[in-house]
Amino acid sequence: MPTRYVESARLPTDWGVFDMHGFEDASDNKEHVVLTMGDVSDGEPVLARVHSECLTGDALFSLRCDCGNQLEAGLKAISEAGRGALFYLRQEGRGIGLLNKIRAYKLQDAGADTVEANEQLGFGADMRDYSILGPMLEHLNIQQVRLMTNNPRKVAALEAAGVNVVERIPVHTDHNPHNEKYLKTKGAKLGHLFND
Ligand SMILES: Nc1nc2c(ncn2[C@@H]2O[C@H](COP(=O)(O)OP(=O)(O)OP(=O)(O)O)[C@@H](O)[C@H]2O)c(=O)[nH]1
Ligand SMILES: [Zn+2]
Repeated sequence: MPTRYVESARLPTDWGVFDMHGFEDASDNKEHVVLTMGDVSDGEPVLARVHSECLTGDALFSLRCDCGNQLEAGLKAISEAGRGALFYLRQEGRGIGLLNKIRAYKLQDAGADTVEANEQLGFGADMRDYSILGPMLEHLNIQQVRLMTNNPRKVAALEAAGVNVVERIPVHTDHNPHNEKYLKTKGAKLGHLFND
């Protein structure tokens, strides 16, 4: 199997102490982590978020997207529930990588939307592969989830991995003048479901 569980350790955060579990995908040498809190292996539905890496939004305070807010909200919700799992997948730029995301941002600065920019670079609109989730879920013995997402493809990916998605919990998005077009394109072209 190309996915290998490597090690776990404590990760204290502003929202409490998580257990961090590291995995390696030998097919592309990517390193992924899951942060869990409480006992997630008891078969009961687990409050979960599958988060796609966004260096600019998660770590560099970018207002072009809503990733940083969603990462924080996910960890906060899990800590309030006292139990849950956040999968941090290294799928930067919806799978095209950081440098190609910068190329896409340059095209967006010139007027393209997020999907058109990907296509102009020769990529599909969303190149993310969720197959890594299967072995991670199996290792943690997670069988049922309450999934925090607006993206129906993530629900389908978990179901394809053999997990029962008992509920989809919409995630709130923070609007600002810089991410308005990005959010609109997600709803209009990428199938995200928005309540707000
Ligand atoms: N190619 C590309 N990727 C982007 C862009 N903006 C954000 N991303 C990436 O998009 C991913 C986040 O995906 P989103 O489509 O915003 O949201 P989601 O994860 O599908 O859905 P939620 O679970 O509802 O948050 C991260 O990997 C970001 O790096 C962009 O303009 N172009
Ligand atoms: Zn982002």
